Amino acid sequence: MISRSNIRNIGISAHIDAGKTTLSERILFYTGKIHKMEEVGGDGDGATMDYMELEREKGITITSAAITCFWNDTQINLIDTPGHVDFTIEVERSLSVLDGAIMVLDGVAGVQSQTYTVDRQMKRYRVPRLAFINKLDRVGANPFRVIEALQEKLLLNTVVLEYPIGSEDKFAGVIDLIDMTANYFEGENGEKLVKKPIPENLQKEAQLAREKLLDRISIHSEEMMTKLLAGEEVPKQMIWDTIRQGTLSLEFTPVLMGSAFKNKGVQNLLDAIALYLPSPIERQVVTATDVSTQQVVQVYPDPSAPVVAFAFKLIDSEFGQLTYTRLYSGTLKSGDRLYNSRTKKQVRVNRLVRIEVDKRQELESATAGEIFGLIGVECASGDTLCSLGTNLSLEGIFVPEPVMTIAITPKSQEDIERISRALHRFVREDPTLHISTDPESHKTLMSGMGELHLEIYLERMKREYHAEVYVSPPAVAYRETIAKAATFDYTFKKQTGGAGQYAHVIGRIEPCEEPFIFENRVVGGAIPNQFIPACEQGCRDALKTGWLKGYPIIKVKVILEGGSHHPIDSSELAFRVAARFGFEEAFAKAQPILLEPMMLLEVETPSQFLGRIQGKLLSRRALLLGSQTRDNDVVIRAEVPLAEMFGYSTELRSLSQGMATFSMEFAEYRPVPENLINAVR
Ligand SMILES: Nc1nc2c(ncn2[C@@H]2O[C@H](COP(=O)(O)OP(=O)(O)OP(=O)(O)O)[C@@H](O)[C@H]2O)c(=O)[nH]1
Repeated sequence: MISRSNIRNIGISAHIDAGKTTLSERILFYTGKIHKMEEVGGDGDGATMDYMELEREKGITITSAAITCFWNDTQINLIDTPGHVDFTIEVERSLSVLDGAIMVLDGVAGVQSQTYTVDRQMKRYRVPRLAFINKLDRVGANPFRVIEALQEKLLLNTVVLEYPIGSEDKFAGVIDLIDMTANYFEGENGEKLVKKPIPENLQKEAQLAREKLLDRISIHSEEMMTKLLAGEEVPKQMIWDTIRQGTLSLEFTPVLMGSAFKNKGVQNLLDAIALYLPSPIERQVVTATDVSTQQVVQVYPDPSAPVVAFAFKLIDSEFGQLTYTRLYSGTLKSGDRLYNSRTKKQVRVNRLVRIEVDKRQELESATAGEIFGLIGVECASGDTLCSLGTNLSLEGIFVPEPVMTIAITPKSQEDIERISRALHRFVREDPTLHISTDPESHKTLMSGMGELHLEIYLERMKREYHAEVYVSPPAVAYRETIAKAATFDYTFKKQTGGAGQYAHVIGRIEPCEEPFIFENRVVGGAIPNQFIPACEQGCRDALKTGWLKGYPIIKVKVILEGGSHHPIDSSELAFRVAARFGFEEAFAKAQPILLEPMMLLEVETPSQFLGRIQGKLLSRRALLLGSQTRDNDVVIRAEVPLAEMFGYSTELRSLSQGMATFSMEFAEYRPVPENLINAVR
């Protein structure tokens, strides 16, 4: 039984391709959980963490999986987190359940766009972290430059624990600056960590690096400072403790280095995870809302308190839904009943499992701080499960609004049911995916965090549910209106055998700001009062289809001024028809114009991309409203036609190396420029 102070719930985050998957794989290998290593994108079965077929093919990690492994007497619950901008909800989710993290950096590229995003997220969730500078075997790798970037670009107080031995293809290992040994990684897969004396030619550098390290951390330990000033030896334990304290309080970011691919430096990172990252007990207190009283309560990792558990990830398994869960408080046993504060339903916990790479270990119970899987429990990700008699909801994770929408239609009758099953599942897994129905085209709309995000779901629909769909950009909701006032004078007359139909309406239409206004100015009973509502209805009928392209009409005021009726032949129906044709007659003369939805766009970007982004916005017919500096970023505000925004997330990503983000909301309707009207379908 592992003591809770020896549990580490950690995540690995990085820019795409920095080597998270390779590093996770090595961690699992050295902790003895798998016996063969697979390379990402290789000919084998693909890396173990990338368990979805799709991920293997694309070579990127889309979905995070929690895996438990053991390093000496430490239990590490490792969560592989995705790096792509489109999937940040996965990162957000993992960060909210983690106690510590490893930020992986490419030893050549250093701090990259996604590193900023990850950095912001870690700061937001106040996650203590280690930095691992990977790929030191690559041509051009330079850990010192990366450390500088961590300090200057991310403003991190780095505490460098190692010094590289050799570089690029001569990279041979690392010097441990705490025990002052040269560490080499021998054996077929680097599994044998061999400590040797520091090579002659590196002794001076290593000594300087150690002094720098002690100098940096001693600011936080008076005891160490005294020893250093007295020229005394600083004990290892004191160095570890000081680094640990500074890491937990987010003052330090310990830096380690190596090459996951060449099997170098990973064991030292495992040691550092155990030494410096927090256990669940040391995590800052979590807050939850009592749904009944709306009061905020604090949740402590106390095994004897009521259960508070957070479902942070669902996947389908052969035994039913597998829910990755973090227990924040209490002790959970199989057979327990819990309350889901969102659905307001009770659930029974039948099976608790610990997820390891090649097996699921059945658990009798779990204690506050643990991460495990629940099998067959009905819930959605983001749900809080708590003891009966309590009604808590853990602080919602930050869920960004979707920014891109596509319309889908089933290819065949059979696909309808499959699509519906697939969407039902996806929406429960991913709160950033929204499904709605276009009220005009009745097509199903899928909204998400970007084109790639939506593409992944289309792929999954095809592979996992065999559902085939046609995809089209959503019809932009155009509208029609008028530019000037015009009059109507319309008589509807029908004489067929029996009772005839007669209605005569006179009036005008004019532009207005409201969607629709109907004003009755008929005097003297020219049109009897009982027929006035029918006249209004007739105008509303006419609003449904415009004259130019058949889009709905808005911003028109109708003034009914007069007309005439027939004592026998006039009816509601006759006036309704007359008003409709009267409206259409006037509309044709009132210089109809086509309106398009304009969006208020906010782009947040590091300042170096400002010019490019603004330039491209102008080619999307944007009206730039201004820009403003926020921390190191610039926020551009602009008004853009929705019709021009298709593909924008992809464009913005490539313009800014993935560093810029945007949000967009509806502003108002504005006329479509004359020269573009013909292009509107
Ligand atoms: N030379 C070298 N290549 C590495 C190293 N670590 C990883 N790679 C390679 O870099 C590529 C990306 O590695 P991954 O482990 O898939 O990176 P990732 O960060 O998980 O990527 P995503 O999941 O797509 O974000 C692969 O081709 C790896 O073989 C390293 O230490 N040295």
